[in-house]
Amino acid sequence: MLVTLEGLDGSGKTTVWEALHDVYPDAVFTREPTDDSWYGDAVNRAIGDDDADPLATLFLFTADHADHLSRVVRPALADGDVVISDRYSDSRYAYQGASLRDSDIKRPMEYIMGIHAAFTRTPDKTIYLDVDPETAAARSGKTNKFEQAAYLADVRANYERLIEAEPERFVRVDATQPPEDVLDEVERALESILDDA
Ligand SMILES: Nc1ncnc2c1ncn2[C@@H]1O[C@H](COP(=O)(O)OP(=O)(O)OP(=O)(O)O)[C@@H](O)[C@H]1O
Ligand SMILES: Cc1cn([C@H]2C[C@H](O)[C@@H](COP(=O)(O)O)O2)c(=O)[nH]c1=O
Repeated sequence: MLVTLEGLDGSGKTTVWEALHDVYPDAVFTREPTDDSWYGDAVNRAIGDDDADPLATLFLFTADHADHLSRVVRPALADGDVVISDRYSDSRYAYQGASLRDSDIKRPMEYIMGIHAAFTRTPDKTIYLDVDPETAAARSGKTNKFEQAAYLADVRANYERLIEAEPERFVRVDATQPPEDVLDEVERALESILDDA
């Protein structure tokens, strides 16, 4: 079972993901961008470079995803583990879909989904921590080019399109609630996801 946490920067994914370690000690906790590979290092260089080419950045994130899948996600799923990933392919569809909005690529989100279709493993469930772009930017501290409210508004619109296309995969959680309430709601959602599995 592959469960992913998605949402804007500052929506509280990492806070929730860390708290879940105690609740599900046997699960495999992982994240994108990865923090234990040179692919992840390359992605982090692109995130920190305001002049990085958006298309090149897409392919760096996608390379990191390919490595993450073959090295971590697929082996864990083959062992029957529950995998909980802080960000995954939907982040690419939503963020790089927004970054490439004014590029030569006509329908960037569909293009990115097309690239992934041949090799990715779609999550079984995705918990979407929903927060408005202004709160997201303020919480994240606006430390990189992705953490700006106007950009995050486009990213949020892309997440909404993804949810509309696959409503059965997504569980929306109001992430403007206090952290303990967000965590309670995520825990209840996960319990029901795992019970139904
Ligand atoms: N529900 C909440 N209410 C208020 N503040 C929160 C809430 N959840 C997290 N925060 C705070 O917001 C900041 C960002 O949280 P966190 O790192 O968990 O978000 P994130 O979604 O993982 O962000 P990013 O994608 O940028 O890594 C932290 O300072 C955290 O303490
Ligand atoms: C996986 C992924 C991430 N991003 C962006 C989102 C954030 O601004 C940064 C780093 O993520 P973190 O959760 O704050 O560590 O990268 C992206 O644009 N595309 C992706 O596929």
